[in-house]
Amino acid sequence: MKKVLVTGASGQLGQCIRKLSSRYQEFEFTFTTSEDLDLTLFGVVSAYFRNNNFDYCINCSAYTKVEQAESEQEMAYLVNAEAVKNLAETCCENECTLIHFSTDYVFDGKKEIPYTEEDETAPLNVYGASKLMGEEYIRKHMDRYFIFRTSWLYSDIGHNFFNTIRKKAAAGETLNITTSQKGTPTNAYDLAGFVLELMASGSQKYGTYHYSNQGEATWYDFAAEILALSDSRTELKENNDFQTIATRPAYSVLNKKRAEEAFGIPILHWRESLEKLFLGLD
Ligand SMILES: NC(=O)C1=CN([C@@H]2O[C@H](COP(=O)(O)OP(=O)(O)OC[C@H]3O[C@@H](n4cnc5c(N)ncnc54)[C@H](O)[C@@H]3O)[C@@H](O)[C@H]2O)C=CC1
Repeated sequence: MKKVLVTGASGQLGQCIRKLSSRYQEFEFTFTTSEDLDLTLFGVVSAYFRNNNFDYCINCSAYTKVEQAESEQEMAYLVNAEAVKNLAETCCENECTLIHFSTDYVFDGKKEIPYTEEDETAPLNVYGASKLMGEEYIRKHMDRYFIFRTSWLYSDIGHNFFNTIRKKAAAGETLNITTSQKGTPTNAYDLAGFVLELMASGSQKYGTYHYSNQGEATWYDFAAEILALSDSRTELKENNDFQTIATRPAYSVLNKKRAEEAFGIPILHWRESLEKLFLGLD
């Protein structure tokens, strides 16, 4: 039986993978959190891998606070770059395939059509730059890796836009949501299912890929759809002057053609996937 380590398992994506993992009896899963296995500690990571023969590592750990990253640069780079380097070196040494996640924020958002994997990266904020450095360490140190750049992850788990809108709507708060960024909301269960299917297929089409749901939206569109599906009467206003500490790309829709062709796993439109979540389906 193949052994799979899921790191950062208490995060949003990690929990989605844990939920879906019971469908994959052909794998033996181990889930670790930052308390069990702190990926910033090379010696600890290296010893842990030597003592366990993992075939795959799905790395769900990251420093994901985009706003705070601007003032906590060291921490962002430690987790998103140095820890990823530790993992890449260790996976390589132990012949373990690494599945890792990156972000649409590696791009500057100046394009007007979906970004491909070949497009030039130019992150606008610390989070994006630190994630890009993590990607680069993997490409430098490893051959057997899958990097999935994804965007706007949401689910019913943890702190994310979907849960925030639902909570505010339930409290009857008026919502002021930005129309100035366009991207694609991605149901974290879809991404979790996608990588589990990929692993089950035994694919060796290693490399860097884009994965989000299909279609495009502004945060306003996304909020409007969440409210509509919630039957909420909460007032929703367009905010064209949304101020943030970290600069975000105005356009960060990802082109998924490479992943679709390589793995043949269907990708849902974001509206369809959002509806699925409302129906309680993962
Ligand atoms: N949330 C989003 O909107 C997006 C996320 N991504 C990427 O997707 C992946 C999954 O994101 P989420 O699940 O939403 O993140 P999350 O913030 O919910 O989970 C990250 C997990 O990493 C753990 N972690 C932090 N430092 C660690 C360390 N030193 N050692 C071990 N674990 C540590 C945290 O405890 C947390 O459980 C990440 O790589 C993220 O950068 C990409 C684009 C958008």
